Amino acid sequence: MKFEKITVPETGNAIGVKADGTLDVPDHPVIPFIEGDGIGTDISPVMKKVVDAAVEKAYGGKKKISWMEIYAGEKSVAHYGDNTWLPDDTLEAIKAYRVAIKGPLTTPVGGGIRSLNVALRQLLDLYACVRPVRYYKGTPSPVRQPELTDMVIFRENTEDIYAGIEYQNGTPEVEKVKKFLIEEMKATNIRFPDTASIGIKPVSEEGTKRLVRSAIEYALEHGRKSVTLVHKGNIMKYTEGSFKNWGYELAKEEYGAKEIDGGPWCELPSGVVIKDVIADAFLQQILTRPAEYDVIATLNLNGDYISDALAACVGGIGIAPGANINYQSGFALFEATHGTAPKYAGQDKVNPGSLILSAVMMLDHLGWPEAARLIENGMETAISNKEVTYDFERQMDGAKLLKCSEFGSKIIEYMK
Ligand SMILES: NC(=O)C1=CN([C@@H]2O[C@H](COP(=O)(O)OP(=O)(O)OC[C@H]3O[C@@H](n4cnc5c(N)ncnc54)[C@H](OP(=O)(O)O)[C@@H]3O)[C@@H](O)[C@H]2O)C=CC1
Ligand SMILES: O=C(O)CCC(=O)C(=O)O
Ligand SMILES: [Mg+2]
Repeated sequence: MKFEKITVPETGNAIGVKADGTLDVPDHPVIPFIEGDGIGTDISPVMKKVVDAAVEKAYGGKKKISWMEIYAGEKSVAHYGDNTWLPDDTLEAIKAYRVAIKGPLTTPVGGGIRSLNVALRQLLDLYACVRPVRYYKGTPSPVRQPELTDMVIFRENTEDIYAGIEYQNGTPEVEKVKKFLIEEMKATNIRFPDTASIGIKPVSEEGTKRLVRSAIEYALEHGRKSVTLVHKGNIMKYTEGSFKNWGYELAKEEYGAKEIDGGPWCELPSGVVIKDVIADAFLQQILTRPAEYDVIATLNLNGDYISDALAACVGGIGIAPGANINYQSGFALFEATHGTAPKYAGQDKVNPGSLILSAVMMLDHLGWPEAARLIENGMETAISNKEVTYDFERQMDGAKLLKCSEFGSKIIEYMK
């Protein structure tokens, strides 16, 4: 494969797909990585070092990742010039090598470029954003029983108000949209039509069903008890309300779910319960009754809010991992839940745990669970020993403050 400005490693092979649709992972896969803006420069090298150490320890040199740097964000502009924030090279490399990992990328507020993170998800059609949220022993938490939180969020990743279809107030485009809404559609409830900006919220049956299907498949494969559809369908009836209805429809039509207690909750033949809850109630119940929730299927913006809120319950976004996946093409882009935290950039200070645990998800995805467990165990031991980065240290009595790179080294030291 030829790229304009990517250096392909001399050793290593691309991950393929077998006839049955599962990944065909060579012993020396090439894994493209985007370093990321802001704290990306701190956490990405630590993540690679920890992963390399775990793979070496687990497989004694038989397996090894060949890392290949690809570019997006500020480093891409520096590398490619011409204001190139997301080069074709990057998209082609992820398609060619199938599984990649990225650090966070900056998105300016109120103007400037649209989110590169969202663009990557949309352009590669990575429709499921999978964010597991579980408690690691010893982690400081603001809730009394953080160990009760064990959820996996499936966030729809390509649609919703998050897709970025919006028109700014004062432009001819927004005037055209408002004219259509008011004159043709007879909308009477745009409160301040002269100055309003307008955003559009597409939510489709296909988009909903493929996301809910992946959540149900995950629940079945991992012996989970329930899948909860989280929505605000009482207010946004045809977008979020339809998400709920299509979710139940899919469970019944494709998985033989039967209604329980008069519906709409239903149960699959395997016993997995499909239920729903309105998003605001859910956000208070994750604090008051987290044990009632297991796999979560939700829309894009709800999923964004929910992932940071749930992460806080188990210790903060410093250790909240994630993956963006298309289960048909096999393309997967692993990434931390947090952003670029610019005030800490370049200080070797922040917690690399979120990106490292995203790499753990990646190792599991590759079918290398031995290396994944080594990292998890190493991290749990470091946290239990109270050898942690600033975000945990400030919440723990008697903890030892470590730099980002030192925390990575502790994980390696404690791998077993
Ligand atoms: N997927 C992506 O690439 C994402 C990108 N972004 C982008 O990142 C930029 C900054 O966003 P912002 O809203 O500040 O959110 P961030 O997630 O970057 O940071 C918010 C706060 O979270 C804490 N935090 C974040 N990462 C870590 C870490 N690794 N270790 C410890 N604490 C951490 C810090 O808290 P404290 O100050 O309390 O120490 C930090 O100030 C924006 O441009 C945004 O669009 C945001 C989210 C995801
Ligand atoms: O793209 C961004 O800048 C923010 C994305 C985000 O917050 C997320 O995916 O959780
Ligand atoms: Mg977010």
